[in-house]
Amino acid sequence: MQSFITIENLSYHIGQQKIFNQLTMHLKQGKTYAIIGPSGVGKTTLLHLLAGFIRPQAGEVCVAGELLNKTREKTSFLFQDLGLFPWQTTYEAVQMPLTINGNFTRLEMAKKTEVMLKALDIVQCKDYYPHQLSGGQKQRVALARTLILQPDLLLMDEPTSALDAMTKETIQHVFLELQQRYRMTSVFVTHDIEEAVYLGDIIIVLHSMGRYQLIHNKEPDVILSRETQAFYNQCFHVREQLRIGAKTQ
Ligand SMILES: Nc1ncnc2c1ncn2[C@@H]1O[C@H](COP(=O)(O)OP(=O)(O)OP(=O)(O)O)[C@@H](O)[C@H]1O
Repeated sequence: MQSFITIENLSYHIGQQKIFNQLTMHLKQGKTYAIIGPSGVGKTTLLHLLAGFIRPQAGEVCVAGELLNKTREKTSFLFQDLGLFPWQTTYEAVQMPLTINGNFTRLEMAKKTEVMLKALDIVQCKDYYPHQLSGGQKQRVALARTLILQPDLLLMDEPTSALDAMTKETIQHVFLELQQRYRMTSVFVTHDIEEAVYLGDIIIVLHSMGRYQLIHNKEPDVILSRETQAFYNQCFHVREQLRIGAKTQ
């Protein structure tokens, strides 16, 4: 399978602090990548480089065969704080990317918005403002808004970190369903090893200076049941790799 994202010899520093030094990484189309690693190692920075929010000082990032030198329309980013505006209803928030895009008729916008509201199961709160929504509902609204332009690349920074355990599991399940439906390439940052194993096809264990390992999850149906021994074994394996990486820093 051809790489959808190619990072070649990328170096990035902030002032004197080197975050990445000649990082090379290839990510495949349609897969979900979970980035996990110690605090401050550069997980969010990597996500921002993939989004085109920041540019490396050396090396390059190519997405879908094109050199990335600015943000792309087909890349969507789900921010940690979700970025919902207090003055927008759910309906307005979900529709906003279509309005900004400007290439859709009123009827097309209405249809697409309805489809996303249904897909995320938030039709019943379409007239609510953010302060009237639960944490899980807010996450669904933000996801619907992120996906309405059908991105080929979805980037998410700690998408479930603010949620309670039950809501987190529900949102993780919603994400898996959306991934099945839209087949986009997804890259997300998490601190939660179980989440990385549950959602990721491939886990990027990031160590300092951009050293990393790729851990391929086994067959999805083996991993998908969290109660299986295979799932626990995989979590244990990821935890070990994090420990080994920390020791060799
Ligand atoms: N705007 C900035 N100015 C100065 N240093 C920064 C800035 N943004 C990030 N850094 C530094 O870059 C390094 C990587 O930051 P980044 O947020 O990517 O780490 P992270 O792995 O996502 O951390 P965490 O898990 O704590 O969120 C950190 O040491 C951080 O202090």
